Amino acid sequence: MDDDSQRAGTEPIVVALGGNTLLGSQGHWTFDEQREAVARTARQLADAIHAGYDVVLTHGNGPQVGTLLLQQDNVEEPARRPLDVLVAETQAQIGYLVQQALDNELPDSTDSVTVVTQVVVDPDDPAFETPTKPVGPFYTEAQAAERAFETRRVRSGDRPYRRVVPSPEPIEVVEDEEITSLVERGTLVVAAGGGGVPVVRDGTLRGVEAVVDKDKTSQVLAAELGAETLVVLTDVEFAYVGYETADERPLRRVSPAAVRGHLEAGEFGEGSMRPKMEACCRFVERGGERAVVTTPDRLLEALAGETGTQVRA
Ligand SMILES: NC(=O)OP(=O)(O)O
Repeated sequence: MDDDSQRAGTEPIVVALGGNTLLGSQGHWTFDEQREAVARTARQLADAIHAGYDVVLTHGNGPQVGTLLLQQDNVEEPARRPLDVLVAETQAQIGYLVQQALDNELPDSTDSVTVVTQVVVDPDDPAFETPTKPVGPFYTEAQAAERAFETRRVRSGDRPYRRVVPSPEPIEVVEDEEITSLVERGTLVVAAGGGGVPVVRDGTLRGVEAVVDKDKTSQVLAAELGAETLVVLTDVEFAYVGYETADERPLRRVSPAAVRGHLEAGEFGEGSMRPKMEACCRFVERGGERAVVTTPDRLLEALAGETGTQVRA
């Protein structure tokens, strides 16, 4: 696509970047390792962009915002920064790395742009009473017991605990029209990072302390942009039922109704595949053409319908 007139009216695809695309499969968090992981992801995304897809990127921030929150624990007023501000900081931090990697990978394209994105939530969402969103490092049981903040067991293994914070449902992306304008101009947009900065509308916009699930916000954004496809990139090529059991089976083409059945049966890991499948299901139930779960290196094949879990009506 060469000019704006050709782009106008095209339907973007929204691609949600999971933690492995930003930190590497081992979850290493040094900045050199993050730059390396993001550069690899940018190379994989470039193939889809060269193939003509208008891509809007979203991303998670659980490790990064959890680290910032830890740093804040010893900060007293008036210097303490609230969690919504920390989410905004991670949008800049991760958006910067992704933008730079994309600009280096696609030197002949329009520069990419990160949009600080607010997402409206309900101030009465019960999620504010029951923190569920895991952020930051993992802890042993003994370490978790010593923490002054709430933790929850989120996986098996030696370090199964993580800090949890409230995670209300996303209702609406505030900057959706601005993102649409940028996409129509042919700009590669990074938006709704970390699930968006949670805000409530009570006459004005006001930030609230929470971390919204990035897969859920990606679904809301994809619907608002009229995206044809929502892609969730993670570290497995497919979503599985019976994951890591003798009956493990990859889901290839699956209807939202079948996904609902699997969700009700307790399939898909809480805090990992479950929110991804929820988001995919909702996207198609609410009129989206298809939602896909796969790995970054299989993105192009998945867009061609050849691999990945393809949720379609
Ligand atoms: N905000 C969010 O969902 O981040 P992660 O995907 O990193 O948990």
